[in-house]
Amino acid sequence: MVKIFPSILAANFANLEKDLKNVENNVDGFHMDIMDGRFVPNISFGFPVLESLRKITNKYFDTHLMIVEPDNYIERFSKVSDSITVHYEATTHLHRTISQIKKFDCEAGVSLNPHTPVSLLEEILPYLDKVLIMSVNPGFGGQKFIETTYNKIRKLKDMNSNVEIMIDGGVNPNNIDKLVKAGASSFVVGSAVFKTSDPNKAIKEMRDIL
Ligand SMILES: O=C(CO)[C@H](O)[C@H](O)COP(=O)(O)O
Ligand SMILES: [Co+2]
Repeated sequence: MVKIFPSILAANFANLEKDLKNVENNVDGFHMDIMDGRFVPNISFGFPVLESLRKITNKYFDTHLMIVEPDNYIERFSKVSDSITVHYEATTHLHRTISQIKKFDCEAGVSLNPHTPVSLLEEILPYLDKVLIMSVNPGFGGQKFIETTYNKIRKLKDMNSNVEIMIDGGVNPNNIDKLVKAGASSFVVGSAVFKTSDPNKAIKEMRDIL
């Protein structure tokens, strides 16, 4: 069963509650893009937004930390998240970081920038719930999907793990089918949901393709 997680980065920040409530019955959860202006060249939002949204929906919160030194913030994010994903490139002691996420009762994921090979995950894979493959350079929504992602998914599949493979960046009705065939099962979708005139129709269209 394919899962769809709209990224609130593409929603209307002047009325997040309305945008989330509008689609919440048709989605598997919401993706939260946390950017610090250091790991990525952009700043998005942080604890006050997550803590406010946690009060208005019980849906799964999939928190994507695009920040340096994520260990300093895991305990606080764990209180408002169901899953926490850190970047391979931002983490020195990845096994320790993943253990911390689990200790605070969250699912744990590692995200890879487009240039980072999946082979680097070999030793950490048994400890992960998900791998988040970035199909754009992290930092901004609305970017063009990077085509080499398909091959990267196949390579991760070949590593014989049951880990959930989630794709983030430029996912839309034109590429979701091919991504599923390559082996991905979860999708972050920002612009192709919230920047359309009918977000629920966009979600249905993607589910109908599969
Ligand atoms: O992590 C991200 C960017 O760093 C976002 O989750 C991603 O870009 C989703 O937005 P879109 O579907 O518009 O590409
Ligand atoms: Co993201």
